[in-house]
Amino acid sequence: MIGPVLKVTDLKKAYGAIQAVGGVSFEVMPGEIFGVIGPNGSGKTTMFNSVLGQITPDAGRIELNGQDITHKSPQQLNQLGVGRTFQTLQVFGKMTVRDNLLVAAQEHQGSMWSRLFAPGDSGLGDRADALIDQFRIRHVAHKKAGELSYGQQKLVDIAMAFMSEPDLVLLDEPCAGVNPSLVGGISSLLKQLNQTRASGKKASSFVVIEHNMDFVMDLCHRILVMVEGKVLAVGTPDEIRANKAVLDAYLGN
Ligand SMILES: Nc1ncnc2c1ncn2[C@@H]1O[C@H](COP(=O)(O)OP(=O)(O)OP(=O)(O)O)[C@@H](O)[C@H]1O
Repeated sequence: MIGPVLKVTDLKKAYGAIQAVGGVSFEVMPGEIFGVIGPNGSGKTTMFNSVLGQITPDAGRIELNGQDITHKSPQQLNQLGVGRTFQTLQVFGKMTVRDNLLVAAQEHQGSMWSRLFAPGDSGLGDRADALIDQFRIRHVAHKKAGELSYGQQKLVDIAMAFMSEPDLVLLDEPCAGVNPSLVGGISSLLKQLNQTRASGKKASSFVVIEHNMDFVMDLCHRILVMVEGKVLAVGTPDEIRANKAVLDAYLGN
């Protein structure tokens, strides 16, 4: 039987008297798009940052493909095949779009020095070009990222997370601040990337935090609902829509 890509068991993190995450457990299966929703302050980001090695949880265990990654650094996780996007844009405004993609792969590939002295761009150029085409940003590939619209920069930002061909990608509010007319495009892109990565044939799994409910319901295979640091429900979009506790605590607000 195939095990989960990501397994989080009884994760806890407090900030003083605030129990931001109070014993959260869930599993993400290979190829799954797993949504995380919940009201502001329900602990989504704290859970996310714990999984990504950005904060140290007080208790609990995090496994990637069966391997304990609870105390790994973000760099180690990147090398193990975990990618991420942030709520706020992480593009380098003065570099071209293509160079942003090349830089994004560096963490995964080793030190800056080894890359500087590696022949050519070590195959990363092909990967960058494939993503540029897939994300339909060819016409701006040689522009400085800072000159693009916010929506285009968001696309570059998401593409950067895929440069290292990750098995698992955590996306923190991919639609935040994006013009509603672009939201459908981001959803289609993520579905495409989930099915077949640009140069590989392996499906990748995503965990997506997002407040845009239509986007989450359309994109995700399963959704976890967090309220006050705990799991209120996990289920398919239809199950979540029909869950009375979720409606009362969240969707009904
Ligand atoms: N660095 C911190 N120091 C103190 N309290 C924090 C810190 N980070 C988060 N918290 C608190 O922990 C709780 C959970 O916050 P968290 O940001 O994880 O929620 P969230 O669900 O991601 O919220 P949002 O949807 O607004 O991003 C909140 O009460 C928040 O105020």
